[in-house]
Order: sequence, then C-alpha cells, then structure tokens
Amino acid sequence: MAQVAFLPRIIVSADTSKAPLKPLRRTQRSRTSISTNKRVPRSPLQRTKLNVEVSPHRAVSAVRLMRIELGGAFADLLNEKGKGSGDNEMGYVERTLGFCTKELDDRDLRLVTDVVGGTIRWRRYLDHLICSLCHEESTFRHMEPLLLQILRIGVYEIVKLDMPPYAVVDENVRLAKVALRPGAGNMVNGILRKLVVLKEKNSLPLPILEGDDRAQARALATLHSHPVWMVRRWTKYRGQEEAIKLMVWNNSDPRANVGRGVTRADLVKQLNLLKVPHEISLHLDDFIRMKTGLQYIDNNLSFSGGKTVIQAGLLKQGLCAVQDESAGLVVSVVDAQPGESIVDCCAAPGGKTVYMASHMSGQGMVYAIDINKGRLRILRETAKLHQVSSVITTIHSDLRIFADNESAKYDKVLLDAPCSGLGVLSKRADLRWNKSLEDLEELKNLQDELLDAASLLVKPGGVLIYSTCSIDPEENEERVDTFLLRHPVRAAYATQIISPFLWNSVLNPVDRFVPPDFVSECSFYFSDPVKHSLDGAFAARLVRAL
Ligand SMILES: C[S@@+](CC[C@H](N)C(=O)[O-])C[C@H]1O[C@@H](n2cnc3c(N)ncnc32)[C@H](O)[C@@H]1O
Repeated sequence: MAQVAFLPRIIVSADTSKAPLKPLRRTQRSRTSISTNKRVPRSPLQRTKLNVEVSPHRAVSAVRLMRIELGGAFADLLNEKGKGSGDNEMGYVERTLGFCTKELDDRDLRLVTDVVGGTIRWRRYLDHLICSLCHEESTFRHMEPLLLQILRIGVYEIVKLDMPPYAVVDENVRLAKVALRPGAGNMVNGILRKLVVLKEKNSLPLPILEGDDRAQARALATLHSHPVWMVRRWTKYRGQEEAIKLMVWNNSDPRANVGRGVTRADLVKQLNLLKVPHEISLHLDDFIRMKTGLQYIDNNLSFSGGKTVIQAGLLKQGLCAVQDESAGLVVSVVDAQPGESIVDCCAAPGGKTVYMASHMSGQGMVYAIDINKGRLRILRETAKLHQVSSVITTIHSDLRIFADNESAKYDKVLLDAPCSGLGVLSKRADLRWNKSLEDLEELKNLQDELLDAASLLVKPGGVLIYSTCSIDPEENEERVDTFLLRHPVRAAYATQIISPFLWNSVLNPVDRFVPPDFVSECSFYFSDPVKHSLDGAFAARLVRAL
C-alpha cells in the first residue's frame, strides 16, 4: 500500500494550540492563584450568561493559554469551583471568565489556533515588551495570570499579526474589563496604546545584540523567543548565524505532515476533487505536501473547494494520515520488508509503526513496545483505521524489562528514543519552555539504557536503528559513539572500537535508503530544519555482526 503525505501550513497531528498540553514550566512570577475576580456559576443550570460583545477568539484563546500554562493548577482551581461545565472549551471559558461567548465560527477557530500557537512561541519576546511598558518591573512580575494572557494576546496581535492596532486595543480592553475589572481594562489600554505608538515610530524597546557571548545569547533569546540555554548550545554547535536561522525556522508557521492507505495517485484525485492545492514530496514516493486545506482554509491561497481534508473525512476514513517527511525518512532508513520481524521499541503513538507496517504487504510482524498504555491504545486505533492491525502486535512494557526477559531475536529493531524534541520546536509551540539543560542530561542516560536494551533484541546479521527527533549531537552521534564504545564485544558490533573512524566497519551507511542530501558526514540520516525546511531528525543504522 502506498502512502501519501501532506505538508500544510497548519498543525494537524501536532496541534499544540488545541491540545491540553503539559503545563509550561513555572516562571519565577508568582502563580499560586488564578484571580479572575468573578463569581463563576456553579452548575450548568445556573449558567449561561452569554456575552456577545467580547470577541470569542480572544476569550477562548486567553482561557486556552491559561490551561496550557497553568496545567494542573488551572484544573485544581476549576475543581474547587465545582464540577459540571469544564468538559468542553466553552465550559472552561464560562467557569474561568464567568460568561460564555457566542460560538466560534471557522475564522474564529483559525484565529484561536494562530493566536494561541504564536503567543506561546513568542512568549519571551512578548513578555519583554510588556515588562518594558509597565511602570515598574514588579508590576509585570506580579501580574495576575489572566491579565498577562490578555496582554500577551494583544501584543502578539499588534506586533506579530499586524492586526488593525486600535481594534485590537479596544477588544482586549473590553475582555479585561468584563473578565476581570475596569482597572484591568485601563492597564491593558495603557500598555497596548504605548505599544502602538512605539510600533508606529519603529522604536519597539528591543534588546541590542552587543556585549560578550552571554549578553548576546540573552539578547538573541529575547529577539527570537527561545530559552537562553538553547541559544548558547546552538551557537556552540552551529555558530551564531545558523543558530539564528534555526530559531527563525522554529518560529515559522507550523507545517505538517502525511497520509497513507491508498495510492498517492488516488489521494491526488481526491484532493483535486476537493480543489485542495498540493504538491508531490521531493523526498518520499508516498508523500504529498499541502499548504492549506487540511484543517482550515488559508484565505491567502487560492482554495475554492469549500471542504477541507478533515471535513471531507479523508483522515477519519484512514485514506491518509499526517506525518512530517523527516519522520517518514526514518522509516526509509529502517527499510521494512514483507516477512520481517521488527521490534519498534518506543512505538507510541505509532506514526512510524503504522507506516512500517504498511510496507509489509500483510506478511511479517511489527512488535510495538511502549511504556505508555494510553499512547499504545492510540497506536492500536490508528493501526485499525489503516487496516494494518494484522501485522502489528502491541506490547505494554518498559523496554528495559522486556529486553531482559526476552530470548527471541529479531531482524530489525527500531529505537525511536524519547528525546528533547529540539528538532520539532516549530511544531510544538510549548516545548522550548518545557525543556532544560538538566532534562537533556537525564535523557541522554535514558537513551543509553534504551539503546543497550534494544541491542539485546537484534539477531546476528540483524539491524539496529537508533533515531531521534532532535538536532542535538549529544543525543545523536554521541549516543551512537558511546554505545559502540560500551559494547565492542558483547553486542558483537565490532571487534576493535577505538575511534570514531572505525564506525564504518559496523555502521551501515544510510545512503541506500535516503536521498544524498540527508546523509551526514558519518553516513547517518540527518534532516536539518534550516537546510531542508523539514523537522529535525536523526537515524543511524548498525548491523550486528554474524
Ligand atoms: C519519540 S516517542 C516515539 C514516537 C513513535 N516512534 C512514533 O513515531 O509515533 C518516544 C516514546 O518512548 C516511550 N518510552 C519512554 N520510555 C520508555 C521505556 N522505558 N520503555 C518503552 N517505551 C518508552 C514513550 O512513552 C514515547 O511514546
């Protein structure tokens, strides 16, 4: 069965702006309470105060941002206020703000996606502007969370979305007044109006790139809205110019992804019927790229079909799926063949498992292991949808325990390791704020342990594929390097491993499996966001000696 891929400019599988994500790491600002200064209705029967004057996309965006940023603290607050109306988005709005807005139409939904994703992505930059425009830094530091979100939305809309500034000011002032109190509205008014004047004069208070390395990293971190540690790391590994390009990429509109289940020609036919613009992937036979028309319609592009891919039900019917080409290329590196026994060690939610399974013509088996039961359930559902369940067996286990107890050996073992996700920051708006340098050290230890465990499952002559969606050499090349140094004999990958130059004796170059442009100097697969305009990804192939 052939696959197809989409590359729309709208997030689909990674729609971070919609998902109730993990909480962002707390900033130093005090966030112990969520003050709305509103009495919130306690039961669905007593509600629904409908406010038709507040712009729905801003109210929903503000509440969604609170949910994402405060996570558990937000849920706790709602629980204190009684159960009953928080089970859908407007329920959350009602319980947080004390009123409902009119239903969101398609345009509002798109704006919520843009505003929430952009506001998270640009958080450091927006906070710098807001802080600079407050009378005192302490005003910013102690600002209540809802007020801060409303200000972030306003600043983002004015500075990054170039929306008509005075309309933005008025709408956000109204939201602050109704959702909080008149004084909050006055504050939003003061700050946003100052911002508009400065923007018109082209003199936004932004940091200048000067001083020593640390000062420059801090300035760049604010200008491009990333954590300082990431800027320092990328500057170290790639140089400042490339680090900037990478951040620009991470801040660009998120694209996505893939589809499968029918031939590419079939899908092209369907897209032509829907009049959804698309193009054939340059890198993968099964993939189609889309810029618009997946979930929403981008009005800037000519799109006259009236129905998006989602509305037409193509995803629901399993006729296609959504995946970045960089992930599809990892599957190319595995090169799954009919009849093979393959272990996918960290398989869920199953993007790669299902794609591999679809290459097997119903023969062989992919054993999909994951420690997370819920994510494995999603994998099973996706496999069913794509009619590849017959070649997938799911195993709920910690890979380390499974490998210790398993005596069977397999043709191929894919370890798509848990990683920092530094290659997918453009799609995962929140991720940059959730990761620290310490997390990276912990992850490296876990990657080593999982790689050791995965290697036990490979049969002599079999292949171990190690992959990540990171661009960090310490999660990629360095993990392979240290693996080979740790296991010169036991895994029988080589007899004498004393320097990286001997890798070639055990490493299986990926050039047979991916286009030359994706083959790194050491013959690994590497997709670089800056160079390839795809998510970052890495894969190494190691062949076990006979
Ligand atoms: C990068 S994701 C895998 C993505 C997946 N390969 C795909 O293409 O959809 C990493 C996965 O590793 C799983 N994981 C983390 N630690 C694990 C462990 N000790 N044993 C098995 N799975 C683990 C996580 O639950 C997560 O689903």
